[in-house]
Amino acid sequence: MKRNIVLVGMMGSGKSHIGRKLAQRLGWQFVDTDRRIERAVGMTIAEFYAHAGEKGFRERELNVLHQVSRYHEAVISFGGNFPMSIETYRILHRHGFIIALLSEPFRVEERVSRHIGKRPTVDYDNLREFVHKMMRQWEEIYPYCDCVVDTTRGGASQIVDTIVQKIEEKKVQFIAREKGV
Ligand SMILES: Nc1ncnc2c1ncn2[C@@H]1O[C@H](COP(=O)(O)OP(=O)(O)OP(=O)(O)O)[C@@H](O)[C@H]1O
Ligand SMILES: O=C(O)C1=C[C@@H](O)[C@@H](O)[C@H](O)C1
Ligand SMILES: [Mg+2]
Repeated sequence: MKRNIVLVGMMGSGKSHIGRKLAQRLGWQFVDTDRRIERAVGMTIAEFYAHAGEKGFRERELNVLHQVSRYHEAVISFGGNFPMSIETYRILHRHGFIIALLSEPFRVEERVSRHIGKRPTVDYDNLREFVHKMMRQWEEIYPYCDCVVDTTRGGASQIVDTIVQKIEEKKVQFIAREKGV
């Protein structure tokens, strides 16, 4: 039995966009770890990264991971640079059904280019190469995820349909949140 759905994957794969719609469809709570961090520190992700550096940012992300991993009936979208390791994977997988989103490189480039400056570690001068490197890193993670969904094409509603179908096919059962909790 699981408690929540966790969306991971490379930047621009649509975790925030799809996660919100999936939560609406299921009538669940939506949590975006980037927004959590922004609220807690009173800065944008880019400002906080510049202020705290990579180490400070990762620490904050791990704090959020511990806070949210036990939530019930929540769709939790992680940041695009979230460090998936055996340890973080185990924490998420204990209560979460882990869905990795992936898109073809041209689509990631297109989406990431929409808001230049929003993602602090993107190399906008060498975007193509940057995206390919990010893809190679994520390729090692996909086999560990409960399912992988391609978000290159189709609107959010269609992608949400695919996710719901995969959850049904795999007969994943979720523990309902107790009333008032
Ligand atoms: N299926 C889709 N159809 C159309 N636009 C989309 C789709 N998925 C995402 N987008 C758009 O692409 C951009 C990036 O999507 P989003 O912010 O959800 O990615 P992300 O995976 O959360 O990225 P990050 O890792 O940086 O948080 C947004 O402008 C979003 O509205
Ligand atoms: O450039 C980065 O390191 C980041 C960019 C965004 O995708 C965020 O989602 C992520 O948390 C950090
Ligand atoms: Mg996001």
